[in-house]
Amino acid sequence: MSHTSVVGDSAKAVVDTGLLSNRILGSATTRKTVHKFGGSSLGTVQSLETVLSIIDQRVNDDDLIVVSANGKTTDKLVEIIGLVTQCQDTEDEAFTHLLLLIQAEHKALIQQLLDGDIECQQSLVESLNADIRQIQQWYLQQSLLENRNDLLAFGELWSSRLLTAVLNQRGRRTVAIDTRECFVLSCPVKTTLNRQRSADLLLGILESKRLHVLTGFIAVDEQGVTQTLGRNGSDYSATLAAELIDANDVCLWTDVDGIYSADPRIVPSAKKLQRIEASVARELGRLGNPVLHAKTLSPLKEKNIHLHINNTFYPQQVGSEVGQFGEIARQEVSITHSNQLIGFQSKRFNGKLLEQLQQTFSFIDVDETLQQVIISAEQAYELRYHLQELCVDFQTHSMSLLAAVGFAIRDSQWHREFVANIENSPYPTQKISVNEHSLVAFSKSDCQIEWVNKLHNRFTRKHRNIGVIVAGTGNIGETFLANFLSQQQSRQELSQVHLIGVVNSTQAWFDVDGLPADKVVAEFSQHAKPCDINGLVDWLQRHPFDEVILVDITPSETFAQSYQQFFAAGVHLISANKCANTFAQHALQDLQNRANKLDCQWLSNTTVGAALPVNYALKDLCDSGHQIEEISGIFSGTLSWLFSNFDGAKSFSQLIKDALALGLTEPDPRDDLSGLDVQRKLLILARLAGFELNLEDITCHSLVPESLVGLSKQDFLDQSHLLDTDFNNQLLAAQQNDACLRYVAKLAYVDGNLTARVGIEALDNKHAFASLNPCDNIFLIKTNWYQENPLIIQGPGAGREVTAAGLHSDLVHLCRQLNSKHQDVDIKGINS
Ligand SMILES: NC(=O)C1=CN([C@@H]2O[C@H](COP(=O)(O)OP(=O)(O)OC[C@H]3O[C@@H](n4cnc5c(N)ncnc54)[C@H](O)[C@@H]3O)[C@@H](O)[C@H]2O)C=CC1
Ligand SMILES: N[C@@H](CC=O)C(=O)O
Repeated sequence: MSHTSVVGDSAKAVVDTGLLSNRILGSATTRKTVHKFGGSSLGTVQSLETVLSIIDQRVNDDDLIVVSANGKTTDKLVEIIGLVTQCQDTEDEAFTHLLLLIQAEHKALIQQLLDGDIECQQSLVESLNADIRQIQQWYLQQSLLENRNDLLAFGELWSSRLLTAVLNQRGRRTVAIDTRECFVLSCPVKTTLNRQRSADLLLGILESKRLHVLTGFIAVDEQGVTQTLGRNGSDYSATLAAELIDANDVCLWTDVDGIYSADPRIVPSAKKLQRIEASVARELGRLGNPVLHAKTLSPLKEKNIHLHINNTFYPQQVGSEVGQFGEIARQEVSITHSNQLIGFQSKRFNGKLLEQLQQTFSFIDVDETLQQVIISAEQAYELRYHLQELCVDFQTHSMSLLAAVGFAIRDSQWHREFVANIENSPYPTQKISVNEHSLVAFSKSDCQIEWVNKLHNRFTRKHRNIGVIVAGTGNIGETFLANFLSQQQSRQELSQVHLIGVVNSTQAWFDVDGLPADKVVAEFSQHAKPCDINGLVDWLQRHPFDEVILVDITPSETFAQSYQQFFAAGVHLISANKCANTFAQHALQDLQNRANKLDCQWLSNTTVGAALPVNYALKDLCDSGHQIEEISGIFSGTLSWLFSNFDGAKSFSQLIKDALALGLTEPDPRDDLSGLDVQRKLLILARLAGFELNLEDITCHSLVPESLVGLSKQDFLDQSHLLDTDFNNQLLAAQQNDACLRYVAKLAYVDGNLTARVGIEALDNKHAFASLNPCDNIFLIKTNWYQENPLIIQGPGAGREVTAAGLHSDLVHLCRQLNSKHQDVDIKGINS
C-alpha cells in the first residue's frame, strides 16, 4: 500500500486539547493525543468542515488522527456482502446500484472538499475508480466473500486518503497511514495485537513534523492478511494506537455528548457523567453501554491513558472523560439497562466447558447453580453456533438487565438500597448479581422504561456534584475558607459540595479532585500557579461538575465586570463584592437578565449588613405586596464602630487603624470614610425595593478631605492624623447638645418623590440609631403597612466572622436550590 503525502505547511503551534483532567488543565507541556473521528463526523462536506476546524484548533503534529469510513459507507459495504451471501435474483442490479452509490458519494465529497485543486481531485478520483474496479472484478470472479475484509477496508482507506489530501491542501503537512502496514494481530478472533511488532512498525512509519491520519477498523494477521477489528473497531484502533505511541489521551469525536447516568433517550433527567473511573467504564462496557466498549477500553488499562468522548458538532461542550480520578468522580452512580440479552441454559455448563467458553465469549453473567450464561444478543449467534459445533444441548430465552453501576458499589450504602428497590419494584427479577462495581438484576421479562426512570431517580436525583471556587483570599476570604470544612461536614446540603479552586488577583490553585479545605490557605502559595481572569474563565468553561459556584470575595471592579463571562460558562455566583450590584441600572439589568436566561443563580446577601438577613427581608416584603416608603439606618459597620468608640480618649486616626486591623473596613478604609460603601449599600437596598436609580442619585457626604483622596493607602494611613482636629471639633459640638455623631443613610419615597442621601449627622442621644453596640448596623424599614411601628433589623454589620458566616449562609441556600434542580436532557428528535 502506498502513502498519500502532499507537502504543505503546518501552522499549528498552540496546544489546546480542550480536555478536562488535571493532567491537562494548567499544564503547557505538549502531550500526545489520538483523535478518532467517527463515520457520522465524516459523512458530509459540512461535518467534514467541522472536523477540519477541530483539527485546526486542537490537533498537534505529534498527535495521531484515526478515521472511520465516511458516513454509512461500511454499512453499504456490509450490504454488498449480504447480497452476495444471499444470492438473490436481483443481486446484480442491487450490487451495481450500491457500488455506484458509494462511488458517487465519495466522488462528491472529493470534488466539493478539494474544490479548485483539480490535480489532487483527479488523483483521488482515479484511486477511487481503481478500487471500485477491483471490487467489480472480485464480484465477477465470485471472490468477493474471500476478499470480504479487503472490501470492508476500502471505507477507512478512502476516508483517510480524503482527509489527508484536504489537510495538505489547507497547509497542514499530513501523511495517510493504512494500518494494515503496522497493526498486526496475533489472534484475529480475539483481535489481540502483537504489540511489540506493531509498535515497531508504527513508530518506523511516523514521520516527524507531519500529522498522520490512520485508517481505523483494519489490521493484518501475522501472515499479512487483512482483518477487521469488529464492531466499533475504529475506536479500538484509536486506543491501540494510543498505547503504541505512549499517548496520554484518546479523544473519540462522535455525535453524542458523552456518557450519561442513564440512557437519555428514555430517562430525561439523566445527567452527563463528566468523569468516569476507568474500572467503572469497563463495567459499563461489559454491561452493554452503547458508547463504551470493553474492547476499546482494554488498551488504556496498563498505561493510564485517559479517554474522552466529545461531540464533533458541539466541540466547546465538555464531554465525558474516562480515566483514573479522585474520590469526587468515584461517587457517581449510573443506571443502565438492556433488553437485548439472551440467556443460555445447559446441563453441561460447568467445569472445563464453562471455563473454555468464558475464555472465548464475554458473558454478562455466569451462574453455575442455574446452569445459565447470559450474553448480549449480538454475540448470541456465535455462541449458538459454537455450542452446536460442540454438540452441546441448550435452551435459550430472552433476558433483560437493570443495573446500578458505580465505583466499589458492592461495598457502598447503595447495595442494600438497590436490593430493596428491586425487591419492591414490579421488575420480575430472576436473580441479582453483585459485582465490585455493579449491582445487576436480571429478568426473563423486558425492563420497562418507567422502572429505569424510577431507579435512576432514586439513585441520582439528589446527587449533584457541586464545585466551589473562592476568589479572594484576603481578610474575609481566609475566614470563609477556614470555616469551609466544618460547614461541609455539618450541613447536609453541602454533602456533595467540593472546594475545587482558590483564586487571588495573580494566582490560582485548581484541583478537580478537590482541594484540602483545611489546608488550602496555608498551602496556597506552594501550589498556586499564575492565573488571571481569562485563565479562570477558560477553566470554568471546562469544569467536570454538575454545577459550579464562584464565591467572589474580592473588592475588584474588574472581577465584577467578568460576571457576564462567568454566567456564560454556566457558573453560579455568590458575591460579597458590591461592585456588580452597583453597576449602572441598565448594566445590572443586563447582567441579571443574562443570569436568568442561562439559569444561573446569583446571591449577594452579604453586600449589605454582612450576615444580617436584610436583603432577604426586604425582598420578602416587596414580594408580598408592601410598598416601601423609607429605608434608613446605619449601614456601615466600620463607621458604626468608629463613632461608637470615638469619645475623645483615642484619636480618630488611631481608631481607623484599629478598625482596619479588626477586618471591619473595606480593603481601603477611605471607601468607608468617603461614604461610598454606605452609598453602595443604600443603592442595593433601593433597587431591591424596586426603585430604579444609580449611585450618583444618592447624595453623599464624604469624610475624606480632598487632600487625602489621591494618596496611596499607606500614605493615607500615615497622614490620617490630619483628620483628628476636625473630628474632635465635631465630637465636642455634638456632645454639647447631648448628641452623638453617626453616619446615616436614608431613602424616602413620599408622594412619588424619591430622595436618597448618606452622610454624618449629630443625633440626639435618645435616637434609635444612637445606642448601638460598636460595629452594629441598624436598618429601619417603613412601608404602607409598617408605618408607626417600622420593621427594624439590627446586629453586627461587618467583620471577618460575620461576613464569612453570611457567605456560608448564601452557599447553603444556593446548594439547597441546586440539589433539587431538575434538568431534562434535550435529545434531538425525541423531546426537542
Ligand atoms: N469587611 C467586611 O466586613 C465585609 C467585606 N465585604 C466585601 O468583601 C470583599 C473582600 O474584602 P476583604 O477580604 O477585606 O479584602 P482584602 O483586600 O483583604 O482581600 C481581597 C482579596 O481579593 C483578591 N483580589 C483582588 N482583585 C482580584 C481579582 N481581580 N481577581 C481575583 N482576586 C482578586 C486579592 O488578591 C485578595 O486576596 C470586599 O468586596 C468587601 O467589600 C462584604 C461584606 C462585609
Ligand atoms: N466596610 C464595610 C464592610 C461591610 O460591608 C463596613 O464597615 O460595613
